[in-house]
Amino acid sequence: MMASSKQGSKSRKTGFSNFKGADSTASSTTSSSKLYQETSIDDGHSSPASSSAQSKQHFFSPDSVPQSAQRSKENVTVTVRFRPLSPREIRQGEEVAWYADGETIVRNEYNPTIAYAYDRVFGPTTTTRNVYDVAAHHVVNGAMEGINGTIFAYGVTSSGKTHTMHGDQRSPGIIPLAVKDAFSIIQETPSREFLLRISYMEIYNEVVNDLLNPAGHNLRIREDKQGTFVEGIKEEVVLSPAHALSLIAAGEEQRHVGSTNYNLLSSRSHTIFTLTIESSPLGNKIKGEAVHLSQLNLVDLAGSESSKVETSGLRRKEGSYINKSLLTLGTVISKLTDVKASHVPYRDSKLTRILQSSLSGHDRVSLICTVTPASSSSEETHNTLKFAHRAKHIEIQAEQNKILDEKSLIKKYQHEIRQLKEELEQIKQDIVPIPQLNDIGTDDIVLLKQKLEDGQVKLQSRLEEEEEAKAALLSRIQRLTKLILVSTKTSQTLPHRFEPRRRHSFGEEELAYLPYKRRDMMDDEHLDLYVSAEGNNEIRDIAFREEKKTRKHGLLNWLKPKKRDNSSSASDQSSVVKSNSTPSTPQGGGNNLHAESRFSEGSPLMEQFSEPKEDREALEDTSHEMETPETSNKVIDELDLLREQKKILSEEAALQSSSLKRLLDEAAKSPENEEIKEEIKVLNDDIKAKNDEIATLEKQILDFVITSHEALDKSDIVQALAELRDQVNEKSFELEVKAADNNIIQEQLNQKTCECEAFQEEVANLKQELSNALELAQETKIEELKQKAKELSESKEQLEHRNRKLAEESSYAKGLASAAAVELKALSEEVAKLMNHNERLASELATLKSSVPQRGNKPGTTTTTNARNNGRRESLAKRQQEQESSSIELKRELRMSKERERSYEAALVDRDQREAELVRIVEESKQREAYLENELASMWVLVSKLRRSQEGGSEISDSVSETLQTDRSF
Ligand SMILES: Nc1ncnc2c1ncn2[C@@H]1O[C@H](COP(=O)(O)OP(=O)(O)OP(=O)(O)O)[C@@H](O)[C@H]1O
Repeated sequence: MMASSKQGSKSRKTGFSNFKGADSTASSTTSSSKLYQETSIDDGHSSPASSSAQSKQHFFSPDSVPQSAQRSKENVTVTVRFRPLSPREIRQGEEVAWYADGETIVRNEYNPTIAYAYDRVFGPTTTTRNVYDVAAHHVVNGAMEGINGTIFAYGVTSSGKTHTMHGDQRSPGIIPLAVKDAFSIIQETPSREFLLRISYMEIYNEVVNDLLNPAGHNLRIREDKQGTFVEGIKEEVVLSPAHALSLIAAGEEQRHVGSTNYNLLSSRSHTIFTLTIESSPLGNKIKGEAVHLSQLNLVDLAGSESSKVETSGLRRKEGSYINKSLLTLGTVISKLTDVKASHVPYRDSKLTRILQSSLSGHDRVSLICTVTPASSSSEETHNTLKFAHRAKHIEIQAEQNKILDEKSLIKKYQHEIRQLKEELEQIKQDIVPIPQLNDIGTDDIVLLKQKLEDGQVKLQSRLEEEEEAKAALLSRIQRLTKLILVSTKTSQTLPHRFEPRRRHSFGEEELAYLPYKRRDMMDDEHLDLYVSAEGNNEIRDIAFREEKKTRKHGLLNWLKPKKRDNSSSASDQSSVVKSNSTPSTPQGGGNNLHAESRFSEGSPLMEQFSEPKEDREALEDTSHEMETPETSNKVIDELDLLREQKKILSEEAALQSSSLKRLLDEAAKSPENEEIKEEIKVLNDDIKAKNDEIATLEKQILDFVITSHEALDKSDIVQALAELRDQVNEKSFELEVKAADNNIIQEQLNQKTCECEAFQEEVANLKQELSNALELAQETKIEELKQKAKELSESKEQLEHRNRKLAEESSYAKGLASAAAVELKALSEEVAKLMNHNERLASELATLKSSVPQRGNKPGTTTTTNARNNGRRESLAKRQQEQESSSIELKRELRMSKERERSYEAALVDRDQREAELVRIVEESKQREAYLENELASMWVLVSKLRRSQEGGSEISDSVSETLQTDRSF
């Protein structure tokens, strides 16, 4: 209380004019106030509220240029919303740290020089409706005109994001208000048709989950020319705000929510609700005009939080993912506002990746920053305010999206509806007019009735066969038509459209369909509207079938728009659904009459009853005008009652029969189960009793018919006859419709058969071409292989030749080596001999030298001895000299022969090496030869297979091509 009054006084104290003054003083003191000066003045003019008002004026007016089409640059709309202090915060004595100073400023309580300016600041007492009008309405409007739009709620945990985006029963949030607004705009735009579809996803711990489809878990984000998208996300076509909101409510149940220290129901994931809007000019008014396609993203971000406060491991983990992705969002926004930044890290988080195109300036964007005034969160609030301020600088250039017809779902549906309607028209035109029977006698009537009953069985079986096909055709038209939304004002201003149109008007009460109010609270009308393109066809079909049952002349009237109230009330529809929930309850006696009133095809009675169309209509009119006598009414009522009873019994018997079948199946599975046996017995008895009753009733009806004829006067009979004739007309019409359907189906079948034959022929041609190609490929391959084999055998021969030469050289070298060895041996022996001889001579010489002085002692003999000795010495010296020279000669020869030996040895080593090399080459060529031989052999196998394949068809040729592939890879 204290806090809010304080807040209030602050707001009163300072207005927009004050703010300007504050700005001039504050701007010189702090950097933040400087920012405030930058943003405040210009932004005042581009109030989103005023822009939305303008765009509303121009909305889809064909002769005015929509505001969006001007493609002017604009900035992201940034607003700040304060929530009040929570009771807990008040209890804890929290103070207000930040407050709304006027309509555009947020100011710090403790340091008033810190202030930020935004497009709008909402105080704690502002309603969400007010926030919507300022921050969201223009985005929704733009989206309905074909301009993509994104609205974010950003803020710390427990600051009021979910309160703002989803709201509650008392105060609906941006999402329900936007949905409602979208449908209001459709109402206000009678010149266009719309198709709305929604998707709803969450990003939890960096995993994208589909909230409309529990099976859609961990979806991938893909990219194409149009931008990023979530692969496999479910899209539901929506028909009313209640329908959309019920889907959102169901999706909300799937969202990850958990209790934290700050918030009992804290969102643990970011959610993105997307409304895809397609619109085109109504009917064929403006032929060839492109369809507008746009997306409105409503994003409820998870709140940033401090990891310190959470103790639980799971919450901490969630918190870290949340903070990381919000940090990336902050970085992306910083980069987008930084002209120098070259790379924007969209890919760093799933959130920024999914919202890439919105953030990069192609969407109209509104950022609603929710903040708490509490002093304990002052720092976090300050960060939010800085983030918001940065975002304010992002420039956007949103444009209207137009797409070509073939890509648009609405055009596809319209086209299909047109085609189906044409088919129906065709069927209607083909109906043979039934001439009227003027005067029929009483006897004739009994006879006619008898004949009618005779023909009935035959006709009924045919009708039943065709019933389903027909119902499918009609239900598809109805279903498709209902998916396309138009203003209910259309019926007054535009030419008549006979198909049922969505004429749903809605008010605030529909906004009660919020997360807290589930689908079980939907009334019948909403249940009727709860259909989708794929998922809920069943409900629609059942409702449709019931509708058919409910109407006395259902099919005929359905096809006769001029006689129907084109804008049948929603309560009609609700009754349809009600009947759906209680199928065995009689809903009027119309349809049961047909069992007794059908003509057989080609019956002469048919011709008798036939009348010109105009006469028939005249009769219808007169019979409507004619006052039925009381007795006649009574008889007919009683007859109806009997028939109704019979019908109920038949339905119950059918139901019991199906239960019986199920029980019999169960009994077959567990034959010892006595309980089942007992049940079967009871059911059998029941069915028998019912059949008896049915037989009795049939008899009663017959008796009644016969006796009643006597009681009825002629006018009664005419009346009854008129009714019968109506039914006959109806049935014959149905029959014609079904016959036409059959013809169409038959034609389609024939067409398909022709197509099939053409395909088969094509397949045969292709097979032939394939086998030819294979044969050709085979022959080329064989030629290639032959050539290769030839080359290889040539190279083999060359190698062998070289090998032989080398072997010869080798043996020659061996011979040389052995001759050298022999010579060497002889030389070394001679050297040894010479050396021995030399030694001997040396020893002789030594002996001679030692004997010379002893002999010199005897005179007379000395001279002769000396002379003899001298001669001997000379000859010895000479011999020694000769021996020395021959020894030198021998040594030289020995050296040379050693050198030769060495060179021979080197030659031998070289030869061995070459020999080894040659052996290796020979081995290799042998291996290649073996491989080639193998290959040749397999080629021959292939050739033979091919030959067989040509005879045996494609299967073998496939295997051959497979083998060929393997060969190639080998
Ligand atoms: N403007 C407001 N007026 C009144 N009550 C509010 C307002 N904003 C938020 N609250 C209340 O504050 C509480 C927290 O709000 P909410 O759950 O919307 O916060 P949040 O930002 O979505 O939190 P989280 O990020 O944890 O999901 C709720 O009880 C809500 O009703």
